[in-house]
Amino acid sequence: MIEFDRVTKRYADGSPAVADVSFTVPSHKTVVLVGSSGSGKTTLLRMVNRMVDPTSGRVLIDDVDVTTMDPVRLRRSIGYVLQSGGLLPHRTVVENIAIVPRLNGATRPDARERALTMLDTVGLDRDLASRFPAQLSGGQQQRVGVARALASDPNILLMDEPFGAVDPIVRRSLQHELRELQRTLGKTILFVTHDIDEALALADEIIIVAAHGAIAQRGTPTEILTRPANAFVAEFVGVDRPERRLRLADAAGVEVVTDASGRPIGTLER
Ligand SMILES: Nc1ncnc2c1ncn2[C@@H]1O[C@H](COP(=O)(O)OP(=O)(O)OP(=O)(O)O)[C@@H](O)[C@H]1O
Repeated sequence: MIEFDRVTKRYADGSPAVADVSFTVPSHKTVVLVGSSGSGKTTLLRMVNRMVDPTSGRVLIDDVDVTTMDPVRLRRSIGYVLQSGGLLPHRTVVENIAIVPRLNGATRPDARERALTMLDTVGLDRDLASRFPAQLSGGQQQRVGVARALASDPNILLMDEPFGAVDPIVRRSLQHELRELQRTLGKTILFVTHDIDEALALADEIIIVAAHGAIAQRGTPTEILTRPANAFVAEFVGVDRPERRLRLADAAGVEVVTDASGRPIGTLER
């Protein structure tokens, strides 16, 4: 379990990026922080692997305060996926993935074998192993980023807008694959996005973050969608958007689901 205990972060310029924030991420669950730009999501995420230390308050992993842990070892023990992929441009795909196992002491052949296995895990062809990142599509680069984060078999995965830079169709398939992967891996995932639909698609629990990390609501996707706690959440979730207000229509004996403007979305299975 990851626990944020009354954390505040003030950067040098003064006003707090996050102020007195507390929440937990249960083990083996996916918790998605969703909120508008500048609300402090990335700051919160980076407190877990000590890329940012809180000005006050504590972050605990399984009851141990992370500030008592060596930051380098901590970072190697936690998977981290960024929007930009963060791949080293002059290293091949397999080298990029093998980096953390190597740093953790695996031999070169073992690290390479592990990296190839991770390519399988994230659904990439092993033929891509000797390519450089620039020779991959955006979606493939993000898969390599996920493979690298998983390569040392961390318990915790931090994901900061990992699918933000790919087109909507690839994005949906990456979300689907992450869900499938999580079903078998059961990692503790803290995921940051500003896209509420991504949060609804991925989360066991969603935390809606307002200014300075203030938690506007925490709940399952169904709870957030059906019982928004206040006007801020309702607006953020877009409960009044046409695609949220589905209706049933009859089309020659088939039940068709439409949005509020009558546009067909799919058919109803009973
Ligand atoms: N290194 C830094 N130095 C000074 N201020 C910072 C630093 N990093 C973040 N901030 C400020 O802290 C606030 C929260 O930023 P943060 O990146 O955590 O938000 P976010 O919710 O992740 O935003 P986004 O969705 O745009 O990434 C912002 O006002 C930002 O300008």
